[in-house]
Amino acid sequence: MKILTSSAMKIAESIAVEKGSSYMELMEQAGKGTADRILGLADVSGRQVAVLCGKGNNGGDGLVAARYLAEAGAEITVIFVMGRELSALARANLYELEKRRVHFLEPDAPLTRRLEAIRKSDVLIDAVFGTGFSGELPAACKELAEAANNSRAIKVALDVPSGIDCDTGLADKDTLRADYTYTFAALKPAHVLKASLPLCGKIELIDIGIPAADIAAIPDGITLLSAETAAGCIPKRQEDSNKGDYGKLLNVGGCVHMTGAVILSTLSAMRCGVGLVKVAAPQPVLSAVASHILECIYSPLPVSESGSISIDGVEQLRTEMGWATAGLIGCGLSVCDDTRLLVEEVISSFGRPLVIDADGLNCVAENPAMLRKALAPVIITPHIKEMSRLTGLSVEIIKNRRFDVAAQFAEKYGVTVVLKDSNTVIATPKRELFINGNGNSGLAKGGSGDVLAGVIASFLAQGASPLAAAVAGVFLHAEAGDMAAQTFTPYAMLPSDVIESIPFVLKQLL
Ligand SMILES: NC(=O)C1=CN([C@@H]2O[C@H](COP(=O)(O)OP(=O)(O)OC[C@H]3O[C@@H](n4cnc5c(N)ncnc54)[C@H](O)[C@@H]3O)[C@@H](O)[C@H]2O)[C@@H](O)CC1
Ligand SMILES: Nc1ncnc2c1ncn2[C@@H]1O[C@H](COP(=O)(O)OP(=O)(O)O)[C@@H](O)[C@H]1O
Ligand SMILES: [K+]
Repeated sequence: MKILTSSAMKIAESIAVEKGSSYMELMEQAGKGTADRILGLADVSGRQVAVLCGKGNNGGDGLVAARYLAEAGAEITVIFVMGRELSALARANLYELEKRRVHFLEPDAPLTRRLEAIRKSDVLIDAVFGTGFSGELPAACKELAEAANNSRAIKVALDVPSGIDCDTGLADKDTLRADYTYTFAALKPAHVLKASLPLCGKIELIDIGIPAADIAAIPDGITLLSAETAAGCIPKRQEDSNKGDYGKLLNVGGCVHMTGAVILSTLSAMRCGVGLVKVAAPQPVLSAVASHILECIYSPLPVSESGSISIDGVEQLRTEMGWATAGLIGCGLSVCDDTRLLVEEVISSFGRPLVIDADGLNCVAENPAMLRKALAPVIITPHIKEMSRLTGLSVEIIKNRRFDVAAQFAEKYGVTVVLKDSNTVIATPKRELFINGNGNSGLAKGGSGDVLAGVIASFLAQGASPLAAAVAGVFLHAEAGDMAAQTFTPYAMLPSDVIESIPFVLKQLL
């Protein structure tokens, strides 16, 4: 399914108009679709319906809905929240509504009357702000928000609850909390992002006459990952095969004070079907790996004074790189002069697809241009803080502009970016964008990222394209996280439980 930002939505709208629709017709469909859904929820005849009406086209949608609900016998009160100087389209629909028996509360009506109208409403339509909103709710809206949030009415938000920025999911603390959000033509990022999702209630998509094929073709659209898409990206297996057919993954990482990370990434890689995993790590790390995993093989590397892989191991690493069909570098690696040099060496001389995670990325952060030296495709898997180190942008900017930041980095350095967060975003060098909706707070624990890196690297080693490996990996990892949370709760689940859930999720997906 395609998700459209506010600017992509404008493109969809203009394409629809070029093809013979009109802005007026789109608004009519949005308002009528809303009224139809409300009529499906409740018999409004003789009941109180309050419309909180803004100045823009979101308000216009509310006025169209009010007209249809008035025809169905509802007692309508329109409350002008932001004044009465409406957009041209909204004004035209206000003119139509004025011909009906509808009560209007002017902007200068006493606050008590407006609060009373909200209090006694059976259905409350939030049509103050839609895709045009950003920043903070103005005082005129805030003074009504509390009453709206406390009202017993069925609360229906049009497009997005007012107070939410539809592209970033940033929500004003006084955002109107909806029971239902009816959104038009396509979902917006705020309907998926976990910051805003809980404020939307039940989200329903209303067709306003823009064909799905036109929405799918909008270049700036963002694809929401689904089980079906992920399943299609998992490499196939043949009965007539041997371990050599499923790839050889070289997992470079570990240092004496972080031994668990390579264990987690190796186990998750093996659970996802790779033929062989070789762990290249300092000897003390390999002892820990050996006590946990029976199925992988080892390449013991010399240890530096700080306990990480020493640069003296570079020749041995070159040989191992010749063996592998894909690589993973960074889990528990640590950051020091030796590992920085090693990471640069692996990027510039490894001729196979490579996943760079965690400290691998922290080693790159001072000079991300080294990514351009890669001889084969690279996937980077930064969380927001690591992306901040890589780009020099603040965590806040990255969170608010996650799609652009990921897409620009992918384009600039020619890598596939898996920008991890409560909603992980995938961006390719060709600006294809994906977002993940599943997963839960139980994944917000040290080690979850290592599990994801192993899953993606496993698919890559089996021959999946970087995009397919990222799509399958991100979805499967989050789904395994959801399964682990079902069994253990988000509090108690561990990254190891996520690995244990992978087989069951694979069974469902395949
Ligand atoms: N794009 C489309 O295809 C369609 C859009 N429609 C509706 O149109 C809406 C978008 O309409 P608009 O672009 O007019 O935008 P909105 O109706 O969301 O409101 C934008 C207005 O609010 C102001 N504003 C934004 N942030 C503010 C803040 N923090 N404080 C005070 N004022 C603020 C803007 O300056 C602008 O005047 C959609 O959400 C949807 O409801 C529908 O009519 C159906 C078709
Ligand atoms: N609240 C959340 N909801 C869904 N997924 C989450 C949440 N918090 C973290 N995750 C996921 O868990 C993983 C955490 O990765 P990361 O922070 O790199 O962990 P670590 O480096 O400790 O292994 C990422 O895949 C991220 O998308
Ligand atoms: K709204």
